[in-house]
Amino acid sequence: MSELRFENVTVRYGTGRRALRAVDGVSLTVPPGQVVGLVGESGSGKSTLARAAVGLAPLASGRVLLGGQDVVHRARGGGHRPLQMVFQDPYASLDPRMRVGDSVAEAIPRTGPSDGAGRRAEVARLFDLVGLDAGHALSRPAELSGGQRQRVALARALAGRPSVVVADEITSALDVSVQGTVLNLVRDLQRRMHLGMLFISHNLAVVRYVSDVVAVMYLGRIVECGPAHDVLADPQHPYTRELLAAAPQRDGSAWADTGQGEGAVTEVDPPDPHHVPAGCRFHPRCPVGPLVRPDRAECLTLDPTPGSAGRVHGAACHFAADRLPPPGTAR
Ligand SMILES: Nc1ncnc2c1ncn2[C@@H]1O[C@H](COP(=O)(O)OP(=O)(O)OP(=O)(O)O)[C@@H](O)[C@H]1O
Repeated sequence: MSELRFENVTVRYGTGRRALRAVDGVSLTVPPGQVVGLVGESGSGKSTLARAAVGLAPLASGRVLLGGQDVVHRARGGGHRPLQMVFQDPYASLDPRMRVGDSVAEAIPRTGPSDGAGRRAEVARLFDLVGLDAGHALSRPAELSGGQRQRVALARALAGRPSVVVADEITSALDVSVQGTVLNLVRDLQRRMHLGMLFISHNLAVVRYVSDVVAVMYLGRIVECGPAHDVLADPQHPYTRELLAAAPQRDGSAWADTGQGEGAVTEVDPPDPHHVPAGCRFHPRCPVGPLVRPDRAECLTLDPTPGSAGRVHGAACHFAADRLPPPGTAR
């Protein structure tokens, strides 16, 4: 059982005037066997943080630790791979020319079964685990549905016998009708195998369904973090409140990501990571900040420190403790 920990992680892209910090000093912990849901609108840096975890985005500073060991310096031998990533588009992560059974077999570590029969049995076990008919092993990715391909991608990830899985928008590219089934499968596997998971989604209903801890990201920062129930039922950061107000309410299609239901805050004036505002980076959009409360001048100059990186509920807002009134009522 390993804990995944981001310590003050910064990722920069570009140079000179085009330089931006996609992730800006993020600390976040994924406790063993728990799901940390990461939400935030497009461009907030969620994918970059995920990629940083598996070494696909270069760290400008900070560290990513798995079980206390720096992931960058972990031996990349043929042993089991304790940190695995599953992407939004399973097509992109599967070789189109390979039979999917071979793709999964390829991901079995060298410390696993080495003879043909043993490896075939392991592939069959993994297919069974993700609810795929063994007959599909001979198919190419193009012959499968999107949901089946995502199951193959999951089987590949599980072949490494991970203790932590980073899942980046793994249901959002799927047909609405299969999103719920794949999500249920992932949650079921996570519980049965006691996997730690960093689960990224812009869909709050999905995050609500799977997460033990919720972290909210805005312009490269975690602005609120804590136990899922606390963050979602009693949000402290005005941005979280706006996200929640904009999210579709729970109904029969609670998981369905139809691309609708993104509300005002996510449409108006999207933040530009090339020009991060001084002070609190949310202040130009804050419904309870200096725009409407001129007395709250510290928001213009003081960068609020993140309140929490894990299980304690906290928010990076100078007035979080003030029990801010809901958006729209503060005037
Ligand atoms: N390879 C790259 N080079 C330059 N800028 C990048 C690169 N990847 C991401 N960015 C920028 O970094 C910021 C964060 O992007 P990122 O994809 O991490 O956000 P996100 O929250 O995952 O959004 P989405 O949900 O749209 O993927 C964005 O402004 C994006 O344009």
